[in-house]
Amino acid sequence: GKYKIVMVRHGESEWNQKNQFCGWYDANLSEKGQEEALAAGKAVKEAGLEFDVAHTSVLTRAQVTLASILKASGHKEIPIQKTWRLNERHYGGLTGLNKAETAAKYGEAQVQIWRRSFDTPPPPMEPGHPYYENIVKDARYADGPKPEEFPQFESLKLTIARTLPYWNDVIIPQMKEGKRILIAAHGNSLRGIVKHLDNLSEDAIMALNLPTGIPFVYELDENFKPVVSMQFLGDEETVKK
Ligand SMILES: O=C1c2ccccc2C(=O)c2c1cc(NS(=O)(=O)c1ccccc1O)c(O)c2O
Repeated sequence: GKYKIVMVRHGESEWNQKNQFCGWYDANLSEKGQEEALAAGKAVKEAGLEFDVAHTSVLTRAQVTLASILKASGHKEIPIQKTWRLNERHYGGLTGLNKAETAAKYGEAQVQIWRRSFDTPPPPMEPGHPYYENIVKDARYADGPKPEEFPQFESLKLTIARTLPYWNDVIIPQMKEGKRILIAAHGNSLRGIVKHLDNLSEDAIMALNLPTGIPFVYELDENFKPVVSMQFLGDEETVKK
């Protein structure tokens, strides 16, 4: 296709490992997550992929995954654009809770409703929440969102709605300029881009769990419609191209 773009979900974080909702909390990569990032870099190098610019979230786990890939694939100094719009979904008041605590606090039935719904948000993260100050006061949000728009929770629908403007207003124009792009982001922000590109239903995108640390390629035609969708590196056909 006319355009090729590579995307990758960051490696496992220390909170994923403990089955805790992470969202906008800035957890680090676990040991396994760091290994996944290295493997992703090797796969990019073996596939001979080169980039002119990279995009990532304002969260360390995505930024470290990106840095690891760029280093392993021999990219010296390419511009890295960081944006809150590529952040993970904000899990509101559930941030920091693990599976047992969530079920204990809200009941299994509510958990199943949340798991299955596209636009039912979790409870808000309110002042007094253990991570409220840590997240809301963080200087990394100086460039947005505006204080009056700062989310206290996000449904998957809301997450996708704030990611897509970045795709349309920043990524697409750079592809039109011929820029070769790598995006290192999170499960739910990448779901927004994939849902948009492949015109997936709400149920289909909720059923899609992108694997951590395995880069995938989209090839798009002149109208940015996929001619190759979600080709994971390591598949022989990708390596052959
Ligand atoms: O409770 C939620 C949930 C609540 C609010 C918004 C979104 C979700 C959500 O997307 C979700 C949930 C639980 C589980 N599985 S779980 O119940 O085993 C679980 C609960 C808590 C922490 C981690 C776990 O693995 C999932 O796989 C999900 O995708």
